[in-house]
Amino acid sequence: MYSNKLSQTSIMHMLMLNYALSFLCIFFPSFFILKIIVSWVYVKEETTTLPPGPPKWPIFGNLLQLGQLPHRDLAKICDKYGPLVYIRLGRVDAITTNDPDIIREILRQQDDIFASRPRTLAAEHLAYGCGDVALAALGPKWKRLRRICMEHLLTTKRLESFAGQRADEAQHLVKDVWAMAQKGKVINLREVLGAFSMNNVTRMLLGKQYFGAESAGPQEALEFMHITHELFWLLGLIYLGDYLPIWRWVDPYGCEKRMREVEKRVDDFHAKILEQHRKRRENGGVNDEGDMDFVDVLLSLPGEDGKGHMDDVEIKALIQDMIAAATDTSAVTNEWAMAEVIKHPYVLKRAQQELDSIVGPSRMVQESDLVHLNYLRCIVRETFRMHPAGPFLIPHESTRPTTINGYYIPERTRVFINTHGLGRNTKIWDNVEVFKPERHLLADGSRVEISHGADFKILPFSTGKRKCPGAPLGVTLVLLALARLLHSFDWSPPEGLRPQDIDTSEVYGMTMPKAKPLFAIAKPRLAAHLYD
Ligand code: HEM
Repeated sequence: MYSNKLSQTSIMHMLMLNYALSFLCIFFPSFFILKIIVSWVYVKEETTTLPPGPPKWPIFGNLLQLGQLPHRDLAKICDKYGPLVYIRLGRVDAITTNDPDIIREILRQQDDIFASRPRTLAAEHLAYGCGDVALAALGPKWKRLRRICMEHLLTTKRLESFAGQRADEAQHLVKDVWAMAQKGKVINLREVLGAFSMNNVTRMLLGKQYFGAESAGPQEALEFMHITHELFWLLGLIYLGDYLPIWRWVDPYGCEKRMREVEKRVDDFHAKILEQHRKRRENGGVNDEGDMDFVDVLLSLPGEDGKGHMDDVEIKALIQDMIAAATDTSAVTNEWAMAEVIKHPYVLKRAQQELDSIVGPSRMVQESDLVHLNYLRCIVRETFRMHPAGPFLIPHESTRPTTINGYYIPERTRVFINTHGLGRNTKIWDNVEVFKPERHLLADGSRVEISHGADFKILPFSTGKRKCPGAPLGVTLVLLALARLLHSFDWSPPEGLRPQDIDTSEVYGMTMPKAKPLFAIAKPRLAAHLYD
């Protein structure tokens, strides 16, 4: 019986041990697996939570929520879901913001991750397969071309060497306006400011003036203007084929066909420019640095990997970039500034008082005066706040996954930094719709800087790796044209229009011009001989 009891007890023990062992064998691995799954899910959830954003449609995502003025649509979305918003454009992940702290995080703290560019169809066709500076993805090629820009084209020394040409063009500008004013004509400011920017840029880049007395020939000038306008339009387009590949099969508006046509015409134009420059060099027309325009400089540089010369495609892409980046940006900014000044007569008076006290009535404004014209500098800063040349900078793209404010941002996310929305963000600016240059004056009277400050409240030239390398030239072109026009003339709207009636609505594009060209009446205010 005892042995029976013993064997019963030992059987029970054995069973218990068995249970315990099975429990341990099953529970512990399951526990660990469960733990791993839970922590994986938890971590994944924590790091894959996208920033908040509006509801999305299947396939289209948020594309249908963008209208004619996408910068305004996205600013509204930021007000509702911001400061950092995730949107989906067809198959493309995108974020947008109009908040200074988020912008600082993207362009400063995480510049390494966000300094690339998306490969759009327009960039592929119109920027030599993204083989330029402005639209190229981050990488050794972009780095090399950007270095060429900084070390050979846009150096302080080289820009100074073109100061005489800029003064010439500023004089052409006032002379043209003066001649029209003498005939009682209304001035088309878009036209004269466009010619001023274009001439400055083409003289510096190509050694040619396309508008005015020494014009390179009406046919070539017309061709040049036509191509550049087409190019800007196509580059600014939000082309659905970039977001919905199926759209490319249909291409109902023939956009890609137009891109290919413009690509060919642009290339022919640049090929001709290169040929003319090569001939001039062969004929001994370039003797010293003073004779060299940008094309000459590029033709004289060694190529990659020990090659004697830079590739033609690289030269064409760089020249194309400079034309696109430099002309429209400064012309559009000047037209906006003039529109706001004429719309606010007290601003015109105050700017003229400053010009009269610093320059006086017996000479024209020179570049050396520009640093002393603090109120004028405030006008330009205020213009950039309300009407930044590019409403989204040039879109950036992330090169690897990251997080911002704890939100997950996938690799290859497109980034729309809404500078238009930043300048009208009511959390950082008062009376956002009022043009008020005084807001930028500094309490201690020191010089007002036009590019961004440490507070990231305006960002006309961006910051970080992709910041505009032409900012000093851009600022000079804008200040010089404005200073000359405000010093030399009194301005008023065309007859029948009150200053407050001047229309300040915009159209969207790579740059953001006034919807309608600005017309105004100019009355000379200096002695006649100064205009000649
Ligand atoms: C008022 C005049 C100008 C304004 C407002 C302006 C503004 C800008 C802006 C906002 C960007 C994009 C930055 C980004 O994506 O983060 C840019 C890029 C660029 N700008 Fe300007 N710009 C002006 C004049 C110029 C001039 C005169 C040149 C050269 C002659 C120039 C050359 C470039 C180039 C090459 C880039 C591309 C940089 C890169 O992607 O690495 N810009 N500019």
